[in-house]
Amino acid sequence: MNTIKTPSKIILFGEHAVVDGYPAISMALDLKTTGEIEENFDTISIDLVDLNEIFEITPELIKNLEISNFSPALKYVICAVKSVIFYLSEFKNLKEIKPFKLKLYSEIPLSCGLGSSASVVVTVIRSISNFYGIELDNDETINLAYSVEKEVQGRASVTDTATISLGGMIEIINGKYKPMPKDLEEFIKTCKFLVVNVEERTRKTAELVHDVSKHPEKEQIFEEIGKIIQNVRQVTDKAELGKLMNENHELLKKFGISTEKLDLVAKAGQKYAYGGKLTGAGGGGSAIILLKEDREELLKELKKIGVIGIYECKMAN
Ligand SMILES: Nc1ncnc2c1ncn2[C@@H]1O[C@H](COP(=O)(O)OP(=O)(O)OP(=O)(O)O)[C@@H](O)[C@H]1O
Ligand SMILES: C[C@@](O)(CCO)CC(=O)[O-]
Ligand SMILES: [Mg+2]
Repeated sequence: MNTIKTPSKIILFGEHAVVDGYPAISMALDLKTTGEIEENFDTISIDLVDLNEIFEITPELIKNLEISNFSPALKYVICAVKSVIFYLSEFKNLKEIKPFKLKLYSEIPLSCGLGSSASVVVTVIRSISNFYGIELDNDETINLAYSVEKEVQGRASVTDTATISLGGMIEIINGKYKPMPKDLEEFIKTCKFLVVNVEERTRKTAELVHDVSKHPEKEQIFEEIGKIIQNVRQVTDKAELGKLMNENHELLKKFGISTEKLDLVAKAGQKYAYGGKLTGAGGGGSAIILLKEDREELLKELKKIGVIGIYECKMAN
């Protein structure tokens, strides 16, 4: 049996705006999805442990699957399985689609802004290519995973799939992923972030991205978010970085994708730490807080607000 582990991600700045070509800054997070793959007798079998679902199909039928027929929860994984098998057959000389059993499970809370969809998609792609003994480079993996996110969501940026595939910290500029400038990376490494799983999200990333794309002031707000990221590139001081996080949060609020509880957590970050903002698609889900040394008051406040979980943010490589 082969085991593949893939991280999750946080977006430090620029979610949503990045879908329209504006910049973003993101970091891989050390909460992982696991894929365990082994030969199977006659079918391709996918065990989605967290969804309590098992999907089975014969290898001959996999390339003709119609993704729109599946329930929203299954779409990412089914689309990833179909896409990687198609890619390996068409472009990597895979001759025989041998049956396999793939078990998937994750430490990442689902639909909470931490890239569970991208992490599960990258895990599927890496597990299956590895099973067939075909190595995909990072660009191939990212492009495949990105095409799956786009197909399932309608609109998406490469941020989540690139961050999760490459690890570390990256910048997205004009839709292209780049390593973070060294100075900025060194500075951000000195920052300690708290990831707060604030509340369950009732809407999927796909719907939130769609709503934002229809907002009448979209262009102005995205321009402002773009300016914040330009400022982030000059920053060397945590208080200043925290202020920019707060400003990014205020701009995201204008889209109506924050919630009462996300605002309370961001405010707690402003009051008891250097700053805070929602992260990922919003509509509930997670926030990040830039910590000060003393966390006692902040943790008390988060307890009072009542959040689902708190993770000390460790960057994944
Ligand atoms: N462990 C998992 N097993 C199977 N499918 C999963 C798993 N984790 C995530 N998914 C799929 O991804 C969907 C959630 O993706 P969605 O993009 O809405 O949220 P997210 O990726 O967690 O947040 P964001 O996109 O804001 O970072 C789930 O509904 C499910 O289809
Ligand atoms: C909201 C969004 O910007 C980030 C979701 O993690 C969507 C995307 O970039 O695909
Ligand atoms: Mg997602």
